[in-house]
Parts: sequence; structure tokens; C-alpha cells
Amino acid sequence: GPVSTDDLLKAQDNSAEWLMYGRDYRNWRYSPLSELTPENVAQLHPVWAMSTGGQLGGLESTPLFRDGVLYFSADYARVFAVDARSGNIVWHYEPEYDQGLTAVLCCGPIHRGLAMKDDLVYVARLDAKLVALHRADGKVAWETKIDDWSKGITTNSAPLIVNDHVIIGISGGEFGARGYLKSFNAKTGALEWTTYTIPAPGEPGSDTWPKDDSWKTGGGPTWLTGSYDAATNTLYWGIGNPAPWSTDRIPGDNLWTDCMMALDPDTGKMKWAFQYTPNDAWDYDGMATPILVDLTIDGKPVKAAVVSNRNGFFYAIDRTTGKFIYAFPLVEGINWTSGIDPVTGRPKVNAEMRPKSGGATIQPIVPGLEGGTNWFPPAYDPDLGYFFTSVNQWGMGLTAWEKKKLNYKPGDWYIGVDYQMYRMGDTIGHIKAIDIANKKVVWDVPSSLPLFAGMLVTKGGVLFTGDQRGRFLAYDAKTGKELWKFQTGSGINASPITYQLDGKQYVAVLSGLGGDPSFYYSAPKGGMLWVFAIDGKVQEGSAYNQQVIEKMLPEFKK
Ligand SMILES: O=C(O)c1cc(C(=O)O)c2c(n1)C(=O)C(=O)c1cc(C(=O)O)[nH]c1-2
Ligand SMILES: [Ca+2]
Repeated sequence: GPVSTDDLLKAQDNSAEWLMYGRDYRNWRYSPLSELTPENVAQLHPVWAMSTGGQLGGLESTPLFRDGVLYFSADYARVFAVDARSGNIVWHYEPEYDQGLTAVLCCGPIHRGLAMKDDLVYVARLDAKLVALHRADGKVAWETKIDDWSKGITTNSAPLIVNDHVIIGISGGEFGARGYLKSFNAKTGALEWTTYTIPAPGEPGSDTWPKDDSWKTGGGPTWLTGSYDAATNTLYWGIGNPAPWSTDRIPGDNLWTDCMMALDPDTGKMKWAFQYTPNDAWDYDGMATPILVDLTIDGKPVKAAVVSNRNGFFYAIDRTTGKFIYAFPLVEGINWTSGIDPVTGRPKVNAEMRPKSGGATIQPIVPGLEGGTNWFPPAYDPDLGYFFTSVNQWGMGLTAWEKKKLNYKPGDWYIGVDYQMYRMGDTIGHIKAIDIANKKVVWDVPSSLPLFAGMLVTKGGVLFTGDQRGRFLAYDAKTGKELWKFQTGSGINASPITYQLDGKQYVAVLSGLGGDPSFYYSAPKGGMLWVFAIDGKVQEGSAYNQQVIEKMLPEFKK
């Protein structure tokens, strides 16, 4: 039936379904299902699979599940609704784009997911259009322009729905966009509010920018989905890097770039922000989705928002005040800072690691611009108190251009540096389990290639994720012991979900190399949805149902 506000507020208790990007407003990606356990998960086998076809542009999405139907976005923001009993496509939405769009996508034609409310499914297309589709048949209910993509402002994340607000952020930090969040009315598509992340002169934080026009092209994109705490009616959103990257051109802290921001979802008004990386010269976007957890740290109960940051550190922030609680490094050899002030959370920057415009190449800088962690969603297990994320151990070289070489032009790259990522040894990826209350990593599983897949953890005690070799993996959440793996055929850069249908627990994941990992090595591309269960009936259904074979050969008539 229709997805109500109450359904979304109680998504964490709906063990059978998956109604929003991070499963619930806290973005835990923790399922209360417990049929699958460390004892039986090795019996998982595929029950059906389908190809998303098209141009294989890379899949980064988290599927949604409601009323027996899986809804997910593939590359190019193509949307599929698939009957989970048969594997048959119910409907399919294929956006058409103007020529030239791909030149303004920093990281390929990837897409991260959808939102649902009432009888509609929402998708932010890559060309900065927000579209509401009827859940029953995929027909367009309304469509509205978020921005002009030719200026380098694009959208690829899942919207967040709070009451009747469809809240969406933008990409464009590498194109000199001035970042913002917008809220549209869920029923009509009317614009409700816009909140810019870079203050105009006179607004709070504007004194952290030079007294020129640089704020207009200052970055601060909002390219991942946020979180929401209904108890205080507060939205939490991660804000990306300043533009250009050669920030000796824009001296000052460049608020509110690289921040966790708290806002009122009804008005868009900012409540507070906490900045991770002032005057960031390393593309350390602070866009990570805040994960909302209530626990006891140092003997004190806290309502925290935690993130694993691009800049290499894990942070806990008091989500009622925006005050720093703690940070500790998740990668080794961090050298852009000599440490984080234990009271204020402000990093002490190593000046020699900051490239100078027209100056020498600085290398290796750790972590490299891909982070520490990047966009891939973590998971939180409330029984163990563990936060699970992938972390990548790599470095980079940066050469900042001479000042006169870089001029802002709408739709052109506006970073002002040349960069090179480096492998610092034989191992790049690590899956880490972090005991948040005790501020420590409790287990760490290395992987030779970088890891860019999301996490799913279940009440049954199983952690699911994927790797760039195409393996879908299950671990014991408590110990990190590998329990099961399955080769999906292409790199996994998406996030698994689990759901229950007719009393049985299923696990689903999209497979298809894309996003930034596809720039660094050449594993085969793909585009598949895989669905697994134990003792599950293998379904015959697939994309090859009547609806998609209607362009068959004409029948010969005598
Ligand atoms: O500043 C931005 O607006 C922006 C956007 C995106 C994006 O839209 O995916 C990425 C990045 N930055 C980025 O810095 C980055 O490392 C990155 C990796 C990926 C990916 O999909 O693998 N996207 C992005
Ligand atoms: Ca960026």
C-alpha cells in the first residue's frame, strides 16, 4: 500500500521491507531479520538474477523493497521495478539526456538510489531533474528542474523524504558549483526551500571567504543522502569539498565546506555545522552520511552522529549541539595533519602537505583524494555497538597550477590541480569494525584492491558487502571471519539489502564496476541484480518476460 510518513518514521521496525536508502532515518543499514546466521549463511545460493542492460555505466544503488516489488536505479538513473516473486520487470523508466551531459559527470554515469512516499517513487536524474513516478506503472506523475546541468550541477543520490519534503543535494564540487540543498513538495514537485552551503557576503560564515566573488564558485556540494532525527526535527547532511582544490587561492576556513550540517527540514534553516577539514586542499569532501547512534562514551550517555571521513579519521559529534566528541585515525600514515585537537576537533594542518599554486608536486599525501572512506555507506549493529565500513589505504601526488592558468567557466572542471593516486603497498582495501563507545577498531580484513561497496548487517549476526573482484561476501559481524562468497561477474560498487518475502529472508545486491574505481583498473564492466536465499526456490523469471520481448520477430502469416 501507500508509504505513509509513519511508515518512514518506523522503517527500522519493518523487518520485511526496505523503504529508504539507509533503511531507516538513522542510516543504520541494520536489518532485524535473523533467518541467516553465521551457521547457515554458507548455504546461500542465487535464486534469480537480471541484467540491467544498457551501456554498463556502473551501479552504486541501494534497492528499495515494498509490497513484493524491488525498486532500484541502475546507471544513468534508469529505474526498474521488478516483481521479487518472479523476477519479472513490472516497469522500467529510461531517462533521455541531452548531448554533452557525460562531460559534466565527475565520476561517470553512476546512480545511488530512489525514495518512496505514498504511491510515488522519486528519482533525481543525472541532468538535475527530479521526477516522481507512479509506483504502480512507472508513469511520470510530475517532473521538475533542480538546476541547469550545463553549469556542472548534476544529481545522482537518493532523495531523503521527511513528511512531504523531498530533499535533494547536488554534485558539482569539481565544477565550481555553489552547493545547496533543495526541498520539493512530495505531492506537487513545487520548490519549498533552497539552502546554500556557501554563505553570501554578510551571512554566517562569509568572513571565512576572501572579499571577492569566490563564494559564488566555492563548492560545498551535498552529493550523498542525509539522516533525520524526528525527536528534534533535525536533518543531518554531509557537505563536500571547496572549489577549486588549490585553496591557497581562497584563504580562510571556507565554511561550510567539509562540514556536518544540521538543518530544520521544514524551512531549510541551518542549526549548526561542524567542520572537519578547513581550507581543504585535498578533495576530502565531508559528504559522508551521518549515522545517528545513542550510546555511552566515557561514562556519559550521548546522542551522537558518527562518520568515517574522507580525510582518514572516524568522528563522533554530539548531534544535539554540533560539539566534537572524539576522532581517531582509520588509516595509517596520515600526513596532511599532525593531529586533531581533542577539545575543538580542529586539525593541525602540516603546511608542507598543502600544494602551492605554481609550486612543486607534493607527494605522497595520505590519504589520497579518494579517502580514507568515500561515498559507500557503512552499517551499524546496535547489538554489538559496531560500525562497519570499508577504508582504503592509499596516497596521492598533487600539483597545483599557476594561478593564471585556472579560470572559472560554467561546465568546465574547476579544480586547478593535477593529481595522481598511488598504491602504498600490496593492500589497499580494509573492512573495519569499529567499536564506537570504546573508540577502537575491533577487527580488520584486508583486500588487495580498493573497496567501494556498502555494508549491510543483520540481527542474525552476518555482515554483507562486496569487493572489486566481483565477490559478494558474508562475514561474521562479531569476528570478521569470512563465511561465504559468490562471484557476481563484475566489481561490486553498490550496497546490499535484505528483505523477507513469503516468510523467507532474501539478500539482494547490484553488481557492475563504475564510479571512481573504474578509473584505476580495468576489471570487466557489468550490470546485474543478484538475489540470494537459503533453500530458496530458483525462480525462472527474468528480464526476458513478455514486456521486454515485445520487439520480437514478426510472426509468419500464410
Ligand atoms: O565534489 C563533488 O561534487 C563530487 C561528486 C561525486 C559524485 O557525484 O559522485 C564524487 C566526488 N565529488 C568525489 O570527490 C569522489 O571521490 C567521488 C567518487 C565517486 C564514485 O561514485 O565512485 N563519486 C565521487
Ligand atoms: Ca569532490
